[in-house]
Amino acid sequence: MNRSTLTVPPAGTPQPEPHPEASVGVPLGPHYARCFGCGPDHPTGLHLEAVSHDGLSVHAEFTVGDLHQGAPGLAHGGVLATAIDEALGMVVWLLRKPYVTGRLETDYLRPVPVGTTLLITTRCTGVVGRKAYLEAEARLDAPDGPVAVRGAAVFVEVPAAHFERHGGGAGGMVPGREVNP
Ligand SMILES: CCCCCCCCCCCCCCCC(=O)SCCNC(=O)CCNC(=O)[C@H](O)C(C)(C)COP(=O)(O)OP(=O)(O)OC[C@H]1O[C@@H](n2cnc3c(N)ncnc32)[C@H](O)[C@@H]1OP(=O)(O)O
Repeated sequence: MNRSTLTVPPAGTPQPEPHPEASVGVPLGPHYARCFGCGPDHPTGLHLEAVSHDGLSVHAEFTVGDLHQGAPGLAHGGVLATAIDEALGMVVWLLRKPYVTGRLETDYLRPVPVGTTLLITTRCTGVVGRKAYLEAEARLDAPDGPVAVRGAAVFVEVPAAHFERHGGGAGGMVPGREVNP
């Protein structure tokens, strides 16, 4: 992957510790029912489902459907980036602090046909101040299937007020926009 230095933790950054209340070994569920990435109530969303086994990484699945095409029969690259972004967001959600994507890098290694189930693994590689460094890998149809997409990102911690100020709702403060723990 052509990694920029921006998504690599500085040398000497210690391994992050999982949050003691991180959900481990159970389905993570959606953070928001209408989220395009994970929300079950989104009519055309990706409906990502995920689990974490260690509180610092996530295994997510996304099946590419007709609504996700770019070229005929193939997933749109932006949709794949969205799936990666969502699975990265699930990792920082485990850290129990609000984060947003600051920078997202993607490398597309193989076409992804409609009907493929992508197995996406994401992990946190370091936390420095407000920045969480993350990486991702998406494989075709099996945990040892060919790698189709790699990703790397910096997420930036924000105050909860970020969502209220810019989106008009956070943490159940607006009816119909309840956020799951
Ligand atoms: C409790 C209630 C919660 C309720 C709700 C929960 C919802 C849980 C959401 C989950 C969602 C999941 C889905 C996927 C995740 C999205 O898709 S999030 C949506 C997409 N992202 C956005 O909308 C972010 C838009 N950008 C921004 O708001 C602002 O630019 C940012 C990212 C917050 C940064 O602004 P800022 O707070 O002014 O911070 P700033 O001082 O500029 O930067 C802080 C540090 O980050 C670094 N940084 C900033 N931007 C970048 C960048 N692009 N590249 C590299 N480094 C950067 C800076 O260099 C700086 O580093 P240091 O100087 O500390 O070393």
